[in-house]
Amino acid sequence: MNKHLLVTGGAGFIGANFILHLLSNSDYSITNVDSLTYAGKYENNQPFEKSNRYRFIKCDIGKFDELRTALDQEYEAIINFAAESHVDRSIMDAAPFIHTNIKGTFNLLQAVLSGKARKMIQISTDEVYGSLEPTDPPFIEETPLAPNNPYSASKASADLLVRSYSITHQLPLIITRCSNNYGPMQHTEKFIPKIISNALNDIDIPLYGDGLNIRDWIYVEDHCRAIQMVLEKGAAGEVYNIGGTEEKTNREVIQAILNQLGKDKHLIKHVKDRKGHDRRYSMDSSKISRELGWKPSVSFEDGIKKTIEWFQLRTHERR
Ligand SMILES: NC(=O)c1ccc[n+]([C@@H]2O[C@H](COP(=O)([O-])OP(=O)(O)OC[C@H]3O[C@@H](n4cnc5c(N)ncnc54)[C@H](O)[C@@H]3O)[C@@H](O)[C@H]2O)c1
Ligand SMILES: Cc1cn([C@H]2C[C@H](O)[C@@H](COP(=O)(O)OP(=O)(O)O[C@H]3O[C@H](CO)[C@@H](O)[C@H](O)[C@H]3O)O2)c(=O)[nH]c1=O
Repeated sequence: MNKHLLVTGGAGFIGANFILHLLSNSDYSITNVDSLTYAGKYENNQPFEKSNRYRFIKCDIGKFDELRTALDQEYEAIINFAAESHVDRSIMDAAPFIHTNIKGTFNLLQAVLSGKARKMIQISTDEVYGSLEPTDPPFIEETPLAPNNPYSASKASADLLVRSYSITHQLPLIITRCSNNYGPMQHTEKFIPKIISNALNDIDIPLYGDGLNIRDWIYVEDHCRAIQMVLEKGAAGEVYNIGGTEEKTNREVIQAILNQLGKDKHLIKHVKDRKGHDRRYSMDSSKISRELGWKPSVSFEDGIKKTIEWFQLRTHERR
């Protein structure tokens, strides 16, 4: 009998890519629970909605009464993608971040504690480590948590809850912390899809501050492969960093996309900086590489080409 996973947030960017990846690269059955916020799109699940290994349950993980409807069996694992994920929104209003990212994770941990899942993978972020100076070494799993915005603070809080349940209740819980993802199905509020979508429509592209902030970009499919490896081979109680090894300034990212699209840089519009804007993220992925044999396989250049193609196709289909 194939094993059943509970995936949360599977109507969002990475969750939907992960379900697509697993349905093609494993024989797991998947229950996707998602409350379909502004970020969760029904159309992201259309490629597999009719699969007999897939079901969808609309529910808010921050409300245990709703979550209970999905806990009708014992799952092999919970993989928790569900989150409020956008830093700028957390600066405007942190309340939904506390609800979903902290209370939601707590409810899922309670589900594991009550025997509804054999293990859980918490999908976390490099942002929990804070910000690096240009010459600092990359984040390692032992780097102290130092979140600087309400989003990253809520994710760090969730990580600490996971750690505590792992130690206190001896539950098989694993945390993955990944760098900036890009690829198909990402919401256009995020930097790379915003650049592509604005450039395709000849709309100004807002660049925060001096544009020299650095992110470590990873193509979403590489992240999904890493999570599958952690699910199948990861050790209980461990943290695994996942990075793309593609550090770029925001200016470089815009320029690369404008070049690919043959658009002029006059579209770039310098705007006021983000409050508390982290300067640089960089991940050391040597642990997952050494212990589980993962490494990124898609270069930034190829990943951007695939992402642009996906957005162009989507724009074309909508016409
Ligand atoms: N995008 C990145 O670059 C990145 C990098 C590292 C880690 N992460 C983490 O990966 C996860 C997924 O990120 P993403 O970019 O796909 O996010 P996303 O915003 O695209 O998707 C989040 C999904 O969660 C759902 N959701 C939100 N609140 C919910 C609730 N209360 N109950 C049930 N579902 C709810 C939304 O409807 C949406 O489908 C998040 O936990 C994020 O912190 C993201
Ligand atoms: C939306 C937007 C962003 N930016 C800048 C801010 C950042 O330095 C960089 C990337 O911004 P964002 O796409 O919002 O991503 P960032 O804040 O790094 O956070 C992302 O990456 C994190 C992992 O590092 C994830 O945990 C978050 O969920 C995800 O949203 O681009 C701009 O200059 N202009 C913009 O319009």
